[in-house]
Formats: sequence, structure tokens, C-alpha cells
Amino acid sequence: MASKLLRAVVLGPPGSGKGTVCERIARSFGLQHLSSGQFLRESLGGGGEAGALAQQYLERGLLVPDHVITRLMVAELEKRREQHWLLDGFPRTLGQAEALDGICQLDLVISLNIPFETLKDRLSARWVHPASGRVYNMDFNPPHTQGVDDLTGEPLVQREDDRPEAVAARLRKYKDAAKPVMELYKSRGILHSFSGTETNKIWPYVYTLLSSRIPPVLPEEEH
Ligand SMILES: Nc1nc2c(ncn2[C@@H]2O[C@H](COP(=O)(O)OP(=O)(O)OP(=O)(O)O)[C@@H](O)[C@H]2O)c(=O)[nH]1
Ligand SMILES: Nc1ccn([C@@H]2O[C@H](COP(=O)(O)O)[C@@H](O)[C@H]2O)c(=O)n1
Repeated sequence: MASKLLRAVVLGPPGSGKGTVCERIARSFGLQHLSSGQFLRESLGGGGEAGALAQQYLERGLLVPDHVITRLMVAELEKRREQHWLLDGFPRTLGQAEALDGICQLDLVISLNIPFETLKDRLSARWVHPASGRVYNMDFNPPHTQGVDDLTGEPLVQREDDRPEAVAARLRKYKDAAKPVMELYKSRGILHSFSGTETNKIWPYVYTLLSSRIPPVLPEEEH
């Protein structure tokens, strides 16, 4: 199997399970993943004018301008040049995809297609631990103690952009922006789409796909 560094992306609408699937890939294949959404929340939530501006985009479910997110992500990826890349939620627009083309050649793109109603249900039941980005779901992966992070014991919160109005805006925006990105990757033959309502059913296919590119460190069932 080739030992080339992996350049992979997981795309999908809000709540499609990108973070959940990336976490499983990261554990099963011994690599780190970079979530653009979590990265933005960490980088720009710290205050200052730029931070406050970006916060407004996030809270309203709008995409941060391409040049802002691209600059942040490219700088971060340059630091990780010697590592595998598993990107969650970037690129979101054609402009971002073109910027990514400037620094790497992607090996594979995983697209998660989840029905709209399922997304809404999942996001209304999502709770997060802001400091770590750990994600829970009251139905799918509840914390051991309600409202509390398993590892730190700190309180869990619901994301501002998981409010129903923001979710509706995010889903609308996602469709428009993502279409040309998907078309681009499809035309290159690197797009792998998975459809369904349950991550546990999609996961074995994702695991098999990844196994063809990088040796696993854990068996499929031990994600
Ligand atoms: N009921 C259910 N919930 C799931 C499933 N897979 C993931 N979830 C939950 O759905 C919510 C959304 O999953 P994430 O992995 O955060 O989705 P995402 O695509 O990263 O979401 P964004 O950060 O909004 O882009 C979380 O609360 C997950 O725990 C599933 O198969 N069933
Ligand atoms: N490329 C991106 C990624 C994210 N955002 C903003 O962050 C929010 C949350 O992102 P998730 O991936 O966690 O859903 C998203 O709604 C955007 O406001 C962005 O602008 N560009």
C-alpha cells in the first residue's frame, strides 16, 4: 500500500455527521482531523473586531467570507504539511476548493447525504463541550451524565447555530454553495457519496474506502 500522505475531505450539510465520521476515521486510522467549523469557533471566538465579526456569521448560520476562512485554513494546513489531512467542512464553496487546489491534490472526498428531516432532528438534540468540540446527541450518543461532558465534567451547551432559524439558513446556504464543489470533485473522479439516516450503517463503507488508501490501526467495529 502506498505510504503517500492522505489528503481527504469530508463534506455534507450541517448535522450530516461529518464530525462524527471524522472522529471515527481519526481513531481507526491513527490521524488527526481538522474541522473548519470548530477551528473557526476556537480561532475567532477569542474577541477583537475580526473575532466579533466572524462570530456574527457563525451565530446566524452564514458562511464566513472565502478569503477569511481560506487564509486561516491554508495557514493551518501549511503547518501540517508532513501529516495526513482529513478536513471536515472545508472547502464549502468553489472559491475555497480552488484555494485548496493551490496547495494540494486531494485523494478523496467523502460526501454524506442525509435527509433534511433527519438533520433537523439531530441538530435539535445536539449538545457540545465547547472547549474540546466533543459532540453528544441525546438519542445517538448521550453523555454518561445528562448535561455534562464525559471527560471533564464541564457543562454541555447547545450551539447558537443549532437554533431552528439558524439551522434553516445553514441548510439553504449549504445547498447553493456545495453544488459546484461536488460537481468539481465528481468530474475528477474523487467524490464518494454515502446516503442514509444512520452513521452506523454508513460507517463500514467509509472504513472500507479509507482502508484502501491508508492502513487502519483499529478494526472497523472499534471506532
Ligand atoms: N440520531 C443520530 N444522531 C447522529 C447520528 N450520527 C451522528 N449523530 C448526531 O448528530 C449530530 C450532528 O453530528 P455531527 O457529527 O456533529 O455533524 P456535522 O456534520 O459535523 O455537523 P456540523 O458541525 O453542523 O456541520 C450530533 O449530535 C451527533 O452525535 C446517527 O446516526 N443518528
Ligand atoms: N468553511 C467554513 C466552515 C464553517 N463556517 C462557519 O462555521 C459554522 C459551523 O461550521 P460547521 O462545519 O461546524 O457546521 C458554519 O455555519 C459557518 O458559519 C464557514 O463559514 N466556512
